[in-house]
Amino acid sequence: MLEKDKDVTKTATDRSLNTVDLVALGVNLTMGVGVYILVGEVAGNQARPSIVICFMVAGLTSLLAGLCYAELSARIPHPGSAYLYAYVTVGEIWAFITGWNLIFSYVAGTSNMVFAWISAFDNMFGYQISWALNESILLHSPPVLAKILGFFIVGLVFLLIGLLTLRFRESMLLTKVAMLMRLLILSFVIISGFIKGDLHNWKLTEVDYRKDELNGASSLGPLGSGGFVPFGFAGILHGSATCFCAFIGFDNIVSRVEEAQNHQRSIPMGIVMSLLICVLVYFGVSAALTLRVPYYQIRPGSTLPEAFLHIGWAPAYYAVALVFLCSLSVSLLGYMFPIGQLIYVMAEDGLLFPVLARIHTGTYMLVMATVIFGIIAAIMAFFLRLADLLHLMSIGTQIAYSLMAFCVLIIRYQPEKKKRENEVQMQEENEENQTQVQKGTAPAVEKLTLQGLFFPGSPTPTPLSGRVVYVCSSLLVLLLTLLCLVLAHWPGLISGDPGPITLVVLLLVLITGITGVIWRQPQSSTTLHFKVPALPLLPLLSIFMNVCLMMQMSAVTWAPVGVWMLIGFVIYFMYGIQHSLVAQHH
Ligand SMILES: NC(=[NH2+])NCCC[C@H](N)C(=O)O
Repeated sequence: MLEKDKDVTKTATDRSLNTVDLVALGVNLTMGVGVYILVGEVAGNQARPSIVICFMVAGLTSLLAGLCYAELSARIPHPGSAYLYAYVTVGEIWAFITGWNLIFSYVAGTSNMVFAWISAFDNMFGYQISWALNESILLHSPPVLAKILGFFIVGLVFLLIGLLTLRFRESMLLTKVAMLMRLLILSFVIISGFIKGDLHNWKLTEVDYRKDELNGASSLGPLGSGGFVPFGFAGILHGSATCFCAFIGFDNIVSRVEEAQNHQRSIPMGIVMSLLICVLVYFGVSAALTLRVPYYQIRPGSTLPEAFLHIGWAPAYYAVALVFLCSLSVSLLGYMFPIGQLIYVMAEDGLLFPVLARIHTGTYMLVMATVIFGIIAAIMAFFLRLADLLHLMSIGTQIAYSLMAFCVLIIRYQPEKKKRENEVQMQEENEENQTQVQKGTAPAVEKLTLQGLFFPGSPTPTPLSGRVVYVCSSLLVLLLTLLCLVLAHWPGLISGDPGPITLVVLLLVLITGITGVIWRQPQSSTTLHFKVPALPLLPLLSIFMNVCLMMQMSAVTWAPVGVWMLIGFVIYFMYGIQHSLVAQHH
């Protein structure tokens, strides 16, 4: 990372990406396979027609995080994305946690692709592949072998694509063509859905259900309470948590900051525009699907293409399925590169084993890394349900998003000088200050008073006001997490139990008070083209929404994350902490 600081300034000719290119890059990675597999899962199993609200909630959560990324990329214009921002703002261990979680998110993403690829391919050939594997090749072996063989074949394909993509960066032309193809096919899905759709499908009742049952519709899902929100608020919350992963991907934009023309303006524009495009398209696609097919008939899997079979448009089915399979490959292009880059940067910084840094240059390492991550992805796809896989992909990113919102709070309230220096110097300076304070030789040490919390003397940030914000923000993260926990897991709250309600009120009072303290502190006045508005509220709202969505996930989802984090901490404390740049500097 330090080395990268040296070649800060790129020449104007290196900066070739304009806002449209950035939007294309963002949309390409964001609008991946998610929309094809998610819609079926959420509309068929969780929120039903209210999936449209879920996409709004998930989109808003991502937009808030996007704004935080935009400000951080304006302040720290280097390609390391969230990992680097955490490194510079809150220090090495948090950077490690961010990077490690993001790697996990990408691996889980690859798992989802394995899953999607198998089901789409199989579905397209009328389940003949799994049938042939089961009936002819593996006639006398247990069915699980067919599944294993399927994963093996897909694994090989992935390996090939992975090798190619780690070598070559995506071309801008290919990216734009892929984006247009996707938008075209999804617009087709939306328009046909609205033409063939029936508003009645958003108001289904018991009578419709019974009628469909009598008409011989096979395997109907549960009706719930019928109508637009058949599974209530809980369904919407759960659905939003699942839909969240459809919006992951704008970090692709910030990681290209060094290639962007006028990055202070184009990066925020790129992030906001690509997210808005995705919100619109996802809203349209989910509305179209739920208007066209009664929700209890929607089956997860290749839902979007299958919806065309439902209305007898076979050619459209093949067209959509084909574009889906192609977009899988292009999405993989977008996955493999960031994984490689992240591992490379972390290894360069001494947080991961140096041999991993050769991932960019050595073919052997490249093969090894792809094989290892491919195997982890395939194992996860094999053992977990689709909904859990989708959640797994989200958790790693939500942890990173929450941290980024925290970083915006911290960095905005720090004294000018410190921000320009890198992490190592920041830490050294802190230590120096501490020894000075201990020895009693510090210049004029500011005193913390109760009045000073609400009426700080200086109009610009001071080390003390910076520290106050640091402590208050950390407290707020804790309190917000507690609040989300109580809201998500205490059923007594709905029945009006005084215990939990008192707790919630108490938490809200504390949160408001501490937010007030942060709000009163002086902010840095650095001129940037883009800053997150309404500080400290927006970053706090971002943390709250991310944590709320994380709380929707089950123990099955948290368990693999826990294992992954445990492995991460072992690596960090046994290796990284002694070999990192900070350690070498001392
Ligand atoms: N870092 C990641 N996990 N990226 C996965 C992006 C998934 C993408 N939003 C999709 O809907 O397919």
